[in-house]
Amino acid sequence: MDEQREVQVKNPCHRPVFIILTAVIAVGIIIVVSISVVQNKRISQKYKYGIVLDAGSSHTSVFIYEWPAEKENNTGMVRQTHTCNVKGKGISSYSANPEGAGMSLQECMEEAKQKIPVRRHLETPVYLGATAGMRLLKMEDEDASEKVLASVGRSLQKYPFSFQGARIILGQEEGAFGWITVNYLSDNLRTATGTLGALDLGGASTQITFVPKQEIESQDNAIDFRLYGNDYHLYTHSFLCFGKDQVLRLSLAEKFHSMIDSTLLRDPCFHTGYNLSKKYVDVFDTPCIKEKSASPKDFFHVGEGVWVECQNSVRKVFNKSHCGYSTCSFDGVFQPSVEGKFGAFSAFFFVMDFLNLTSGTLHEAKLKMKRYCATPWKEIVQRYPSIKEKYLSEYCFSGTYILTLLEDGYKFTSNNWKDIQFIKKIGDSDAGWTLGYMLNLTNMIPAEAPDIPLMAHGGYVSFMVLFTLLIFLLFFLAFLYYRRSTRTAQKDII
Ligand SMILES: Nc1ncnc2c1ncn2[C@@H]1O[C@H](COP(=O)(O)OP(=O)(O)O)[C@@H](O)[C@H]1O
Ligand SMILES: [Ca+2]
Repeated sequence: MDEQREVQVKNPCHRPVFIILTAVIAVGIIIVVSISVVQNKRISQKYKYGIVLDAGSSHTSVFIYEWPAEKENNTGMVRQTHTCNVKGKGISSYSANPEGAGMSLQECMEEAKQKIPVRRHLETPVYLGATAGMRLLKMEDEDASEKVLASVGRSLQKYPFSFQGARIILGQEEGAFGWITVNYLSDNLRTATGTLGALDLGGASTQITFVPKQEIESQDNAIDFRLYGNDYHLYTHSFLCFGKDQVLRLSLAEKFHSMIDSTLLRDPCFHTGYNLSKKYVDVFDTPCIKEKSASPKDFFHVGEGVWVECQNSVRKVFNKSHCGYSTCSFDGVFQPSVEGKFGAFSAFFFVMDFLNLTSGTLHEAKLKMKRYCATPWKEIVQRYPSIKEKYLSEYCFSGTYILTLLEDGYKFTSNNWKDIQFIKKIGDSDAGWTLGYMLNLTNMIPAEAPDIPLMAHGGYVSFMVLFTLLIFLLFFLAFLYYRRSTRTAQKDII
């Protein structure tokens, strides 16, 4: 009897140390499981969607964006999942047939219906923003521009999405939202580690936006944002008529003035051997050209391929005669000195990428341009059989315009040339104003920094690993202790 009692007393399970150890292990397991459940609850991904139509002067693109429903206010969460290029020209070309503008969007909108899950259709916002092509049409014929906007609005309302409006966006919005897009995608806004300036070149306008060191002397060029708890004081300007298609017309019109034979336009910005009959109206039919020259209906556009002369002719487009501020870019527009790195997108990228000028020095770019412009048209066509002839014929002019705009217009130099990065996309998403526009209208970038989560992901993982190791260690110690106690008990019995 006495022996039995002694065994019972020595049973290690009844020792306080063992009980405490078991309790600690149990609490540990409960904590690990609870944290795992709480931490991973948010991971069940439900996506939300948004559609933005970029109605540019040359064409319309439809962008679909998606983001995890529960992480709306975390930066870097929205990404572009699909793009559709609307067939045909931009909506401003439908001034004589406004209904056609709405109809042109149908194919891409049907595609959007397929790409977005049906259960999300009703809550998916759709925005259409029209840029410089429609700004010009409004200047020329306000009634026609309203009819075109009404037509695209009616067409977009027919889809099961949540239509939020079709409007002509301001040049300042185009510049500022392009800046937001590139900085959102580069994760510069949340981290506040410096920003990227934005350079956008379209067919009818061009935008420059950056955070300057100097004071902004004209209020029209200043925009303030408070994003994730940081204040940004931006300089932005949109030059209407300085997109590459309009500048080509301005430059051709300028050449008309000095022509001896009014049916023959000799052009140093086009390749030798290029000779095409063009219509006078195709040059002059734009509100960007005030002085309409009395020329015949048609003319021959004949290439000469001389880069230096081409650049001289392009320089004539920039009016530097007046400046009411301490410094100007051109056309009397205030501009502080360019500052920091820049992302140059849209036609800046298309043209510079084609010409292989996205890297290298400014000097090298000029040498390459000289060589490229001097290449005969026949050779160019043979070298690039898959590229549309209209684009192909204009790269010498467009490349020259880009170099001149950046150097003579915005005052980039050979020293800071390397600060310009020619980009098309950042990650999956195109650089352009559309993403910034949607982020702004859906309030997806909060003014103040969102609450910091209980634990950063890295910290959470380290915590879980360490805690699990600790539990294993405790188990192991408990096991050793149990074994030792049992042996002692057995010895005592013997
Ligand atoms: N692959 C390409 N090569 C050269 N230019 C291009 C290419 N794709 C598009 N573009 C040009 O990019 C410009 C885009 O301008 P767009 O956005 O339509 O006008 P805007 O922004 O002035 O309203 C147009 O001049 C168009 O011709
Ligand atoms: Ca554009």
